[in-house]
Amino acid sequence: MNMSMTQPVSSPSHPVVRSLRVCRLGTALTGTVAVPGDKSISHRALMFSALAEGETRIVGLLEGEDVLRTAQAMRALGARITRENDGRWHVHGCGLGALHEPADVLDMGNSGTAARLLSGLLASHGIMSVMTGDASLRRRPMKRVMDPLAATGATFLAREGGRLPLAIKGSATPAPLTYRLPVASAQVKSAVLLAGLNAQGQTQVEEPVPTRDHTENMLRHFGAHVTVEETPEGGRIVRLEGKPRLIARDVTVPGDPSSAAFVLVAALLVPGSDVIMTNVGLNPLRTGLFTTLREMGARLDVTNERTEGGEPVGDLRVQASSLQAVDVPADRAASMIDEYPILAVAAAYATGISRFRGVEELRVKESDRLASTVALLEKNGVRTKVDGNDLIIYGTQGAIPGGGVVETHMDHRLAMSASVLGLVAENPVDIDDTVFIDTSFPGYFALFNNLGAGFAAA
Ligand SMILES: O=C(O)C1=C[C@@H](OP(=O)(O)O)[C@@H](O)[C@H](O)C1
Ligand SMILES: C=C(OP(=O)(O)O)C(=O)O
Repeated sequence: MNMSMTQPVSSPSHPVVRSLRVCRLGTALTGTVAVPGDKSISHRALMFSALAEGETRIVGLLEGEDVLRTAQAMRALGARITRENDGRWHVHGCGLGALHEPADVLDMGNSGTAARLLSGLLASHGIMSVMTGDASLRRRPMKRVMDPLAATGATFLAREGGRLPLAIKGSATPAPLTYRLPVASAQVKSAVLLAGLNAQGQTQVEEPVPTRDHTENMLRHFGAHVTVEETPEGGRIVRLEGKPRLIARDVTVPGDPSSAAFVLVAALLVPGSDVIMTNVGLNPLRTGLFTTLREMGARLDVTNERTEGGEPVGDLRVQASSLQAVDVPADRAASMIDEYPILAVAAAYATGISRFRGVEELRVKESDRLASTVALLEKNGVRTKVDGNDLIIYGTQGAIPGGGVVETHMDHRLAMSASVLGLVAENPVDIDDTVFIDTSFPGYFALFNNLGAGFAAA
């Protein structure tokens, strides 16, 4: 048993807190596991099937809190959504343009993806809605979607600085948008494209740096006409023809590479480990971490590569490796944006000084992940420096002191990163709250226990 838990205690921002102490693991992680379904793809599967005509069956949907919020919201907007005992989800869509006005406030919990993508749909339907979220989501910027979406003819009313709660009076006759993304964000791109579904004519989004393209892939799967042009500068222009006939199509959700990242780094760092993860999504716009870890010297092999539901998937084998420092270029950030906290743990354990360039987007995630990742490492005896928008980490050559109390700030990725750090640190690591792991990785501790981590709670 390498961990102890306190009793749940109440807090003003969320009712249950689960703190945790993690001690160094003396044995290897071994075995074969399947990580839960991809969060990005799961949100989209529910939203797009809710707009389609007919019944969609979804296999492998992530049943994490964030995605369950999307399911709840799409029900409130008129879709019929059920879950079978075998884990399959069925969605009877209402048809494009036919979303119902929700009778109550839509609570998107902890999920930026749910809130931002839904804004695009709500802006382009002639209904009135109000959206809110938990204390973390209510701190996150919504102006990045409100600004482009206002040009559809929709009206937004938000708190100071464009924060939730947000009231949206959608446009019954939305204008199609042409927009160049000022930040590399798949959520903003998707919000604009989703607004374009119910607009007459062509919607166009230009992204200077390619971001995850699950929206484009899945809209095509449901019958929309979407084209992608690569620009000479390395960006992309995505064009969508408005008012497509969206027809229900079954969806298979691959394992989430962003969840696999935690198992992957743990297996690289814990001596003697040898782990296989089956059915992991390998979309090239999501695999920047794999590239980076290989540059550090990771033994990471992909087998059984295939395409499922329009997305590349494969099995990953990872073996404990001795890692060297890495210099991660800024133009790789979009393809591994959620993986920086766990990469920071790998860099802290590695030999040499690592630099993650251009990671300013980390400041607007569930927590300010630049600040919270720095605090995670510093409190556990690892030196760091923030240089403009770059994060520098001084590797400890396998000797992370540990002994710190980590504040996770309602951020699942911080909690999971801290737990992996605790498995390899010299002294026990205390984590203030692990509850938010359920937003993206239900069954996290049980899955690790199957590999031999010995966590006491799940
Ligand atoms: O489109 C998506 O599903 C996501 C896009 C990313 O956010 P940004 O678009 O804000 O970079 C990522 O951080 C998030 O976890 C999921
Ligand atoms: C940033 C994340 O998600 P979201 O923006 O959907 O809250 C994440 O899962 O790391």
